[in-house]
Amino acid sequence: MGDTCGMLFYTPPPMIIDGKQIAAKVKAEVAEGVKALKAKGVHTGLTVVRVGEDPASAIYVRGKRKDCEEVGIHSDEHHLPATVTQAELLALIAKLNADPKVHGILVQLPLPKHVDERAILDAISPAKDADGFHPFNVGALSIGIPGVPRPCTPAGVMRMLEEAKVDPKGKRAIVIGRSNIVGKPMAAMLLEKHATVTIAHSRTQDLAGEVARADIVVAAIGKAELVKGDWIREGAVVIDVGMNRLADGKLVGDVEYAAAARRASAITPVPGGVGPMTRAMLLVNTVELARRTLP
Ligand SMILES: NC(=O)C1=CN([C@@H]2O[C@H](COP(=O)(O)OP(=O)(O)OC[C@H]3O[C@@H](n4cnc5c(N)ncnc54)[C@H](OP(=O)(O)O)[C@@H]3O)[C@@H](O)[C@H]2O)C=CC1
Ligand SMILES: Nc1nc(=O)c2c([nH]1)NC[C@@H]1CN(c3ccc(C(=O)N[C@@H](CCC(=O)O)C(=O)O)cc3)C=[N+]21
Ligand SMILES: [Mg+2]
Repeated sequence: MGDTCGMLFYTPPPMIIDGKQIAAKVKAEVAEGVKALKAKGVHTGLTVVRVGEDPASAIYVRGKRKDCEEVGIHSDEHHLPATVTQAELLALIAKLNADPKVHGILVQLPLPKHVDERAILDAISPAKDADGFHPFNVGALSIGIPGVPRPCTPAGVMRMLEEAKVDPKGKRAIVIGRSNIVGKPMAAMLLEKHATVTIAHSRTQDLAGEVARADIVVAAIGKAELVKGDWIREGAVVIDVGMNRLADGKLVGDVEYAAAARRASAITPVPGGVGPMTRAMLLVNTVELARRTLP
């Protein structure tokens, strides 16, 4: 609470941006698209490649299978042992690239250390790149070629901002994290919507000061509650991409949620925030890739 003696500095509670609810809306749109394609003889298909036994990946893959069923996308999973060679993986991708029933391919990350992740992602046909990680699609985003595929997590965040009626235009946005799958494409998408974008990372000096200037804060770090509530500017919009499993099994974000919620005008929860949107945007990409195969 900003003030305990009187209502002078009372801050209203923030809007909770409900990722599950927005994801349900997105999925309903996808289901329509899948149906329309089916009427034209195209049965939208997504293939997931998973290597080894990463427990987080197993949960994500299970969720994706359920999502696909819900919207009528045919989903396939190739689960390979952690000992698979790079050549075997490349051969599988070549087979999927050539299979007309496969519209989207997703190779679950991280891959085992003996596999060159970049070589695998580069081998996925840009026309079947459900994650939007191929250099061709990364370049398309960077130079402003519209359309999909775009990386699912930042695309999901943009949809959440839109649904929450937050226009980034002219606003100061900070993206904390510069990974190829979240931070960098997130910054590119905010820039495309005319935000003034700062990208922070592990070498940033005075992260607290940088965050305090921002109207929109996107945290994609992977460190539980690293972003303190009292760094947040009064009225800022807070998007928490982080997913950190605590020792007691609890899932928390990169932002100190309760304290940040006292200052923010809108905030995303973890779980139930960005995670469900990532999964929904994967479906959007897949159906759009299928649509592109129409003559
Ligand atoms: N909700 C969802 O759908 C998804 C959630 N995630 C979650 O998002 C988080 C980030 O994922 P990802 O981008 O893959 O992670 P990476 O580990 O690839 O990147 C983390 C980034 O955070 C930066 N960083 C690390 N420590 C600090 C610090 N102390 N101060 C400032 N910056 C710091 C790193 O900087 P540097 O580059 O200098 O090392 C790096 O750029 C994770 O919690 C992950 O689980 C990821 C994907 C989807
Ligand atoms: N090629 C590739 N693409 C990815 O997009 C990708 C990946 N590899 N590797 C792993 C990360 C992680 N990730 C998640 C997305 C959503 C949830 C999700 O739906 N989370 C739920 C809760 C899950 C729970 O409760 O455990 C939520 O936040 O509400 C989880 C994890 C995608 N990733
Ligand atoms: Mg979430």
